[in-house]
Amino acid sequence: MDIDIAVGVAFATGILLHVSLFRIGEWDLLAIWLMRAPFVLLAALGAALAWFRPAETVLQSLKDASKLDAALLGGVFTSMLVYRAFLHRLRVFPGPFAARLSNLYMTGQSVKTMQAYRHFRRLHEHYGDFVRVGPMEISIAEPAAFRDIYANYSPCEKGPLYSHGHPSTTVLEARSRKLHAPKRKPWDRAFTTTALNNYEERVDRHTDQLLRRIEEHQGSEFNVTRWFSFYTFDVMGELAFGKSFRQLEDNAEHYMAKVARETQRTIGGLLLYTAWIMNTFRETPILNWAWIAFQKWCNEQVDDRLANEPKVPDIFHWISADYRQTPNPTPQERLDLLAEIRLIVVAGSDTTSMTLTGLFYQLVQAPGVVAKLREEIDELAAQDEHALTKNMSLVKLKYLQACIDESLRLTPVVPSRLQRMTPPEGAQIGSRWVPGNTCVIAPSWILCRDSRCFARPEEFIPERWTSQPELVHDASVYAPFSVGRSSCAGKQLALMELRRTVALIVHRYDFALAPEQRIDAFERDLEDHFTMCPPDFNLVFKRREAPPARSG
Ligand code: HEM
Repeated sequence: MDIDIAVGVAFATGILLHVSLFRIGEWDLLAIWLMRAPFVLLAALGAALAWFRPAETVLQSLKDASKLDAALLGGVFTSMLVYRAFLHRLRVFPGPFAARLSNLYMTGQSVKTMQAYRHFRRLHEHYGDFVRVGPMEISIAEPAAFRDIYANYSPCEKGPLYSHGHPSTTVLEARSRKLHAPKRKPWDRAFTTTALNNYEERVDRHTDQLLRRIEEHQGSEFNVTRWFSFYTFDVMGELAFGKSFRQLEDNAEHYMAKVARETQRTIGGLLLYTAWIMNTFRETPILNWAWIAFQKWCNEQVDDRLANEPKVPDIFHWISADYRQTPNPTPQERLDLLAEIRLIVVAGSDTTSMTLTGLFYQLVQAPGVVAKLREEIDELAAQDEHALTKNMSLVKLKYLQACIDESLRLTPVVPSRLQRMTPPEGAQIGSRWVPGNTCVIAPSWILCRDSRCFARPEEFIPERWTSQPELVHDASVYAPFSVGRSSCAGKQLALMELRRTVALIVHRYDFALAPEQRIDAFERDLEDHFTMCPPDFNLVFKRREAPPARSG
């Protein structure tokens, strides 16, 4: 066959391959194979041409093979781009043209600023409540959509973003209800009231350490971002691996915290939009050396922890219960256990420290709120000197809870990327019908600052959750721990840490911005790494003149 005709046939075959195969279903997990395929094909075609055309030189055969290879790829990509741009079922949803073609559009935006949540807001201001932000993804800023996507009654399941941990799957990454339910059981056991009570002493020990650090730094700059992060990581180290990461003691970032921080940043920039990158990266020799070293370290920690069961159960105790009872665990079961242990630390640390930092950012600007909060806390402390370290007492502080809620409203820890996918038959989301197998997100950061849901939405007013309910028009969009079956498993532990830390600090110390700290730098530099990542934020603490109570 003439080579030009063969090139045409290869191009047409590419189109056919896209239309009949690649257009359907998910290919993220096969990305590494798809990337290798053109090279394998090139070698195979080159060999075949050389075999069937002995008169031609090997070089000529290779040249022709690369033309055919390129034509096939050209067919696939041309068909894909034309389809996505003009024929796709989501073509009725407005959005930037480049977003229709590839997820690389949002990846680019995200890498550029690390503040994808702000970009989503700009898109919504321009295009309206329903915006196509990727070839298969819609961002929805209509309040009624929030529960339709995330609540228990929603037919949506987690989207491809959650496959990034492949081949291991944690409870967070379990996409279908069937897979999620059994994985969630041990997590629920890990957070019953009894289990939680068992963690209280460990949380206390670290809260004491944090307060000692504040005491030592009195009158000088204290980077709350850093120290709150040390605090929450140390607590989770103790509850996951049976030993603290000792960051509060050593004033130095631990290996695990460093890896988590760097991984989250990479995830934040690149992987939130292109799920296949992480898997490809992990399966590529050399590029994956840091990941392999980290896996080895985790393996050693898990072995160590398995050999040393603490007297009082920790979170690991519950999460590893089935594994410990299995006589010969498979390599897959081991991988899954490692992933769950990492999840304990990652899900439990950055989230809580971000919330603490965000709350102090708000409080330092609101002396009236601090005075009112202090009144409530002092009153409790005056009744019972140990009350500020008892979760049972602290839960009764309504204004403290309102401050936490209001801060989480303004700075939700997961601002934009809770990705879900509509069922194959499609789903009614808010006011519109969304076609099947569409990824949908309803960014909390946007909805929680929407004037349709909250009056004076940009202001920090804890009273909206207590004495001024008229400032809340639609509370259904407020769910910082998410809702439904995949809502936060560790919410009560997070609240336990938050309540006691805030209560004790506010009770004992006055605080103000450090001289060099600009207040607007905080929000300006908040980055979206899936969870919000705060910039350094420096306060100066000073013992209160006459602390009226005796707690702690
Ligand atoms: C203020 C602190 C926290 C906030 C705001 C928060 C928020 C969230 C959110 C929004 C989700 C849903 C994620 C998704 O669907 O992709 C989630 C899930 C989860 N969180 Fe938290 N979280 C916090 C603290 C914690 C703590 C202390 C733990 C303890 C280890 C924890 C463990 C988990 C787990 C295991 C999941 C997955 C649950 C599932 O998929 O069934 N979180 N969290």
